[in-house]
Amino acid sequence: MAQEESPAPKPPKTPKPSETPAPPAQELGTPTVIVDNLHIVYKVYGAATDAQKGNAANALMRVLRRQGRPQMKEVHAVKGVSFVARHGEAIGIVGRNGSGKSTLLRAIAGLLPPHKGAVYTDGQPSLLGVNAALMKELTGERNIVLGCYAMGMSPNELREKYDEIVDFSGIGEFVQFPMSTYSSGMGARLRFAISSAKTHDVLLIDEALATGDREFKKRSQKRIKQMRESAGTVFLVAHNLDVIEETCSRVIWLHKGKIKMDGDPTEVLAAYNKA
Ligand SMILES: Nc1ncnc2c1ncn2[C@@H]1O[C@H](COP(=O)(O)OP(=O)(O)OP(=O)(O)O)[C@@H](O)[C@H]1O
Repeated sequence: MAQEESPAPKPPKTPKPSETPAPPAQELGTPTVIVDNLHIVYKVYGAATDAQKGNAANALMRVLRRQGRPQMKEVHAVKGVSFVARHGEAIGIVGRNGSGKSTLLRAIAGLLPPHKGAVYTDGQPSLLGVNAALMKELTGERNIVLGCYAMGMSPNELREKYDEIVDFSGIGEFVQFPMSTYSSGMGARLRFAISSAKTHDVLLIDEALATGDREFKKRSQKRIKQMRESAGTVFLVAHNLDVIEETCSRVIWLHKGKIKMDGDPTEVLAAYNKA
């Protein structure tokens, strides 16, 4: 009896690239910052050769010859950087001195106009840097008031947050003294305490944690984590790679104004340390 031939099993259907299911939307937060082929160029006036340098005789000669200022030099600090940052990410930015880290943060904050390309942000990013503009002649107390109002808090919110800011900064009775009497670490701690008292959609931190002591670093890392959990995005520039590794969920490595690597902190920092 002829056996009925059973049909050959069909190979499993491999989805075409276009049919590959997209990752579930909830895995990725919504984009907060889109940096698209960003170029930042500084124009430095008076970047003259030694022979042209600004002594009185050269200046006088230029006036007599009706010449303008010495030549302008361009510094191309950020060269075609592109990435997308999302809600819930804490992104560390690492790179050697002069690689463009601070320039990139300032551009995301809207403080530097792109030479080419664009930065799109959801809401107003807040830049917290060690040089953030508080007034040195005023007391810590006055600066807290100033900083909170500048971030758009109401008098009620300020009253609610005031003690917490003083406690968090750990400056104690120095809050009554002008900021000009603070050490750089105390100033940085107060700035961090003020800036992080408000929930930001996008918070940009430039080195602020590098100057704090161990205990303050721990508290600030905890606060950054809370900010991420409240669905914000945090960018952190710090030379201390331990702080970056412990705090960030993603690391961007900048080299000479370009992205050399972007991804998991352990992998990027391992490659960066080897370079
Ligand atoms: N205001 C400025 N005017 C002209 N050039 C600038 C200015 N600020 C930065 N630069 C130049 O742009 C480049 C990038 O500087 P940037 O400060 O962004 O680097 P960085 O990675 O933050 O450095 P660091 O780690 O030393 O803080 C450098 O070549 C620097 O000299």
